[in-house]
Amino acid sequence: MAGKPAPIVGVLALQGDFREHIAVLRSLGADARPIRRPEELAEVAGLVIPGGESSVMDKLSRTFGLAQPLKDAIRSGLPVYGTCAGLIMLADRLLDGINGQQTLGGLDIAVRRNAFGSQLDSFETDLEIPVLGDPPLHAVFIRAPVVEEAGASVVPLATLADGRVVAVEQGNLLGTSFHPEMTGDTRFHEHFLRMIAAA
Ligand SMILES: NC(=O)CC[C@H](N)C(=O)O
Repeated sequence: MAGKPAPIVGVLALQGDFREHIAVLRSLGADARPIRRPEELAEVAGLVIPGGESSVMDKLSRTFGLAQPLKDAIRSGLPVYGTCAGLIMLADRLLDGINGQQTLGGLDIAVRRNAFGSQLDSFETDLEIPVLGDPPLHAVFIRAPVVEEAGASVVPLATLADGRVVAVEQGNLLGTSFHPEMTGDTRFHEHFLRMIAAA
């Protein structure tokens, strides 16, 4: 007898490392698909917004008529997971964006782009993430943002040793400054699939 069909999980595929997310989600049994058009977005039970360059993703999403459908989907409760540039796209408030850069919003946070400056473009560290349990998660940061302010309904999931917040959850939305699709540790994607199953 056939079991429950795998959930269709979209990965925004305008730009960035969407292929890596698709591979991780498929390895976990999800029916992962690249999303470039509003008709494709309408079919998904959840969406990943990958890392890349948020200013380019912003421009392309508006050019391809995806920005408004994405905003509508976020507001109607679609589970969405943003990594790095994807976290920036989900932030209500953006610090250090390029001129005219917009976000989709949804997370009640202020996020600072390229928060580690040119001295420290990328680094790796282990993070204690209570919601994922042991062991600590090895996290890769690449020109990464940090969450500088968060509203009362935002749950911080991970902080750096200096206290800066680098992973958050708020209702249907999940965001990480770093790139779990690059390390082979699938716990964040599994957590997101559980959010989809519970939605
Ligand atoms: N790895 C990343 O996604 C980098 C994000 C990029 N610095 C931006 O502003 O969008």
